Amino acid sequence: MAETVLEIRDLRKSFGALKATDGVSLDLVRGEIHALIGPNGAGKSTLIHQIAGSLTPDSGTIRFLGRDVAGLDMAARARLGLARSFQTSSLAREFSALRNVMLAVQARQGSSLRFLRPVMQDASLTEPAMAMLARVGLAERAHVPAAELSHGECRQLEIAIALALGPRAFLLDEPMAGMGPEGSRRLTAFLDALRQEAPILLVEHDMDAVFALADRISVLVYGRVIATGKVDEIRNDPEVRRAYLGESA
Ligand SMILES: Nc1ncnc2c1ncn2[C@@H]1O[C@H](COP(=O)(O)OP(=O)(O)OP(=O)(O)O)[C@@H](O)[C@H]1O
Repeated sequence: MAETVLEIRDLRKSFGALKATDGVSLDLVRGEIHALIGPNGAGKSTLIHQIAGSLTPDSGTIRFLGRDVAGLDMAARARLGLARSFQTSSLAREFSALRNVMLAVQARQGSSLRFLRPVMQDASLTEPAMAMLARVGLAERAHVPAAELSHGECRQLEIAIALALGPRAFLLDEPMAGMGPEGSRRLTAFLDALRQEAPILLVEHDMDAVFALADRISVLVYGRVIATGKVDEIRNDPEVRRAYLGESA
């Protein structure tokens, strides 16, 4: 039995009369990509926000690495290794790509007497940061300010930052959005390998990417998981086809 990294049980969140999360239970196990799909407004982002800690559930539990994270804010969950990626706003736009990753390396290493040395010459920061940039294919862009990177390069940089934080699980909300065909192909190959480092809960509208990558898929409709299964099970599930894939039963 695979080790459960993230365990969500009977999670509920309403906005007024709207039940955005209506009793969601799901697991993320070691080594997997678990895709979360569903129509617009189904509650996918709301769920990711609650797991990451930027939104408080009304009820239910979220356990990460065996620990109930209810009392932990977003930063504390990130320190535990819950990496939420693809928030472009998290980049320091005036800093180089390298400096952005170095900040993450530094955050992971914790405070030290490092302030005695010029940061950009500190090999204990630059070397791991360069290694992360190389992994995501940005080594040649290391000294370019984040503000001058393309949309796709910003996404790569966000992954490098997430990697530098030593993630134990990734929450990825629509990583393929705006990537273009070549960028999507590259990112798909990258995520395919990334699952070995830490499992991925993947919210994605690009069904080619989902079907190519997912070990399991959960389908969310009106805040409820209507099905969880392997790719073929989900593709052939009549309720899923009716509710989401837009087919008459
Ligand atoms: N802060 C909020 N206040 C009120 N309603 C909200 C809030 N956040 C989300 N909602 C509503 O909750 C529902 C779920 O929204 P959510 O963004 O989670 O859906 P989604 O599945 O991520 O959609 P999409 O695929 O379009 O990104 C929607 O009806 C949305 O309008």
